[in-house]
Amino acid sequence: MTIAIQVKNLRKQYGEHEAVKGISFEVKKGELLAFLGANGAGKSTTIEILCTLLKKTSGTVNINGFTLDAKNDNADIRKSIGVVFQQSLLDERLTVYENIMHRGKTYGLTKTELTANYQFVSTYLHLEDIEKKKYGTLSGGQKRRADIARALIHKPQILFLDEPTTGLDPQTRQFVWQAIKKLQQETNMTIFLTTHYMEEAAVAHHVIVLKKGQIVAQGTPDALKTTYAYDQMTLVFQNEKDGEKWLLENELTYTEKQGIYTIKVDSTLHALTLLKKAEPLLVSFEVIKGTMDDVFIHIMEDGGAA
Ligand SMILES: Nc1ncnc2c1ncn2[C@@H]1O[C@H](COP(=O)(O)OP(=O)(O)OP(=O)(O)O)[C@@H](O)[C@H]1O
Repeated sequence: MTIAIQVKNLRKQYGEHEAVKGISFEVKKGELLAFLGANGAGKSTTIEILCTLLKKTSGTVNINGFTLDAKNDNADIRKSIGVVFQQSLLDERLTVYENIMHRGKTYGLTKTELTANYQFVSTYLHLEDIEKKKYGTLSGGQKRRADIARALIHKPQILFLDEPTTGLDPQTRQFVWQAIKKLQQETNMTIFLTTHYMEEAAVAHHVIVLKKGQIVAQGTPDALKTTYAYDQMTLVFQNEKDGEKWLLENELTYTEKQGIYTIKVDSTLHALTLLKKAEPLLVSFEVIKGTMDDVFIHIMEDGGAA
């Protein structure tokens, strides 16, 4: 498996403050990586270093086979990546089409290549309804589509997205996120994503959790859920006294709120085994799968294991 991004012992010091404290990780080619962390964890700092926009203090970074070098402009890396930051870089006075084509020209693409690439990005970002509009007149969601299109016009091998859906209404967020997922699935592009939305992290191939500049957990969403989240089952009994007796007999620790008893279960199969036994006593039940939200909260509270 080819490695798209390799980071070894990366550090970044802002004066006295060490924002990134010697992190190491790899991203495989074609992978969607979710890079998570609370505000101030060091996500943007890391992403800016990887995108050649900020100088690292120490450590090594390799992007698409090119080693990040503080002594040159890292043009090879720049050509092979696309970047969407929280703040837009498009010109408010130009149309979306003009902005994107202008960007394409800076990569030295021919007219034929530009036209083909524009069509390619438009397939995913649906630019038809906004391409003739001035960027400054667009809504937040429309701007985001244009921002991503601009980052894709040279067909980069890696796309960096720093909170691409933050601040968008739920429907627009869904639209932008679907476009990103489709792009990743159909083109096998490597995507490095920072997000505060755990449902986005849940579909990543790999998740890295950063806390105070250090990696405190990483793995597939399933592996992280197995370690840091658990499934729960809620039970409502016909008779609460009988229910509590049954819980005690089966040595199940529970919490109770307004007649709803909650227990931890190892898996949905475990829940089924218990349900078969409890069935005559029950009015209703619900099995609740552990989520990436649980993972994130657990790691942030307890620190996780590096
Ligand atoms: N230019 C700077 N000068 C000094 N300190 C900085 C600078 N940029 C970031 N920091 C500090 O470095 C730490 C990491 O910041 P960073 O922006 O990388 O975090 P983040 O995980 O991206 O947060 P958010 O989710 O809020 O975007 C924070 O403590 C921040 O205050």
